[in-house]
Amino acid sequence: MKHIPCALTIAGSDPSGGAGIQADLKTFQELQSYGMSVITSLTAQNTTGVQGVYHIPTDMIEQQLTSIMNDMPIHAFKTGMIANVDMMKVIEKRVPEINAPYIMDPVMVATSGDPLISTQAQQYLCNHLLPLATVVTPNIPEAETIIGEKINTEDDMKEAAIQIVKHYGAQAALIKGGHIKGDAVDFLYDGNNMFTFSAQRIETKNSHGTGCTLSAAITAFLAQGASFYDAVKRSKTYITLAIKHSLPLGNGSGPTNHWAPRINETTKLEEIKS
Ligand SMILES: Nc1ncnc2c1ncn2[C@@H]1O[C@H](COP(=O)(O)OP(=O)(O)OP(=O)(O)O)[C@@H](O)[C@H]1O
Ligand SMILES: Cc1ncc(CO)c(N)n1
Repeated sequence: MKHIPCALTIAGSDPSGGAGIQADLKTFQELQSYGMSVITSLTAQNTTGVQGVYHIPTDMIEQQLTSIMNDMPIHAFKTGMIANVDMMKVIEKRVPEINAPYIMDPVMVATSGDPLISTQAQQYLCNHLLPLATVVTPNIPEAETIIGEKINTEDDMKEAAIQIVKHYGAQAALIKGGHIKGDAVDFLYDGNNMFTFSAQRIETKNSHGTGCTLSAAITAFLAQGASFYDAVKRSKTYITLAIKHSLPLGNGSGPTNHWAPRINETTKLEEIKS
């Protein structure tokens, strides 16, 4: 039997299916990596916001990880919502043992503006988990929290990517431009080179779970052995098509469409117009 790429997500659950664990597993499935999940928190949320949160006890998070690690291959893994310091300590201990590319989506606030992790957890994430990441994928507000400076321009985004690699020790940083005016431009710095991934901005209110989906796609491609550059380039095309054909569901910010990249699988990033 040929190599079966196996991808793991350690994240929170979004019962409305647009973000968190559900977005990650849909992405893994679409991109043909075998998907596994460790659930850190159950949220009650939908397209309009977060109505409630229940944190899984830390020993149960560790048990979920142990069950997978004792039995299943893990070729790449990502983390999303890790709500508190105790949960982070469990993950910090296990990252070296998993010994696979680690994609960190430093989730702090939901698309709706609701906070998803505590302030102490933000600090712990920056000081303890960031140095373990193969690639970290902050949006602009998250990058501002990490470096403690405002980001207003594309040059500021590039500088933030460099700072995160040089000062915080992540191997690579992808700063996402979803929260800035103009085209949707993301910058990847891998310690040597700065790469630019640009797509036309799509006018839509349906952007629930875009960050989760992008980092899950990178995880799926890295599990298959893709290079950093290829993984990010293909993931950017995936998310751009998923946003362009996003689903008008719910009363708030609707979910992205995971079928669209399949239907448009030969589309080039430059060809996607709003
Ligand atoms: N309106 C848009 N049109 C095209 N691409 C977009 C748009 N909004 C976001 N993107 C792209 O989607 C990806 C995710 O970026 P974004 O900054 O939205 O992440 P995020 O804020 O972490 O997402 P989330 O809403 O899940 O928290 C990036 O590649 C970004 O450039
Ligand atoms: C569970 C969860 N993780 C991440 C996000 C960020 O979009 C969210 N809204 N919910």
